[in-house]
Amino acid sequence: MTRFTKGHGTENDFVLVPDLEGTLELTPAQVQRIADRHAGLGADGVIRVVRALHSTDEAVREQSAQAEWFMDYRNADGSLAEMCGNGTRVFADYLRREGLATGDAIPVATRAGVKTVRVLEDGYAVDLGPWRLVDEEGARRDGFDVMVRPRHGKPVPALSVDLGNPHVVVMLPEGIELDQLDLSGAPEIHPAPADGANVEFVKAVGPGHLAMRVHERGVGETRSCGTGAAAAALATRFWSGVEDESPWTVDVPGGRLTVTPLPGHRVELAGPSALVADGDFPL
Ligand SMILES: N[C@@H](CCC[C@H](N)C(=O)O)C(=O)O
Repeated sequence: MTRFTKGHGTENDFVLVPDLEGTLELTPAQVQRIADRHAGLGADGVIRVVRALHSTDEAVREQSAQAEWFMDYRNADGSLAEMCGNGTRVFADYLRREGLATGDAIPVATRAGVKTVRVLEDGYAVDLGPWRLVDEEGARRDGFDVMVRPRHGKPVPALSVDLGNPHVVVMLPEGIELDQLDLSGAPEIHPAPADGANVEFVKAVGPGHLAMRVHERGVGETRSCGTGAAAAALATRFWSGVEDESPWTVDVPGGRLTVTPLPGHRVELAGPSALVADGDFPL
């Protein structure tokens, strides 16, 4: 039997599997079984909690001087992901509850480098680090760099944003509402990114305030995506032409996130975390 904890951040839900000394081989098939909502525990992602020092990935081991713990993140389909914004908050929450981390700034090793999670009164804020427009020149010239076609929808222009993991952001045109989208299948992206992408569909609610639905790479539609919320806010800020450090509120089906651009082309994500259950599962 393998110990697990179930948690979520704005209803982006995860199964955390403690493997502190790095002895567990978590296969894609095992991840799929854990994440299965009918035959398993059910989750958007599976997070192995392991000392960075014990990771098999050299780039992660190199982070161990700065971060004791590695968030080994897998999508529900078993694929590896570089980063998970909501996951970092839940991961830090778990480390604190288990007494594995103390203090109010917790560095977390990820496949996209060390991310530091700050403890807030009502949740956590994580410095997601540097971000970039994938095709800055094209974006500054045309406002977008790819086309996205949702299932049963028309192609719409979109902007690719790299937050350590890949995102494509679509601002829905007048007359198309978020609840009209069919996200039961992956939207088509042209040209297709080599490693796929998470796709965020956005609607402006007011100044500095967005609503978003997301189709996650390796999962399907989820009720929230933290790096996706950051990509949505950064793309909308880019389109607005006012690239200041004002915070953005992003409403997702599972709750509300705050995204704050930081100096030095960095960005912070803040929101809640909940640990909801503990148990044992046969792997
Ligand atoms: N939900 C996460 C992102 C998880 C990884 C993503 N599906 C990918 O493959 O890049 C978040 O909160 O950022």
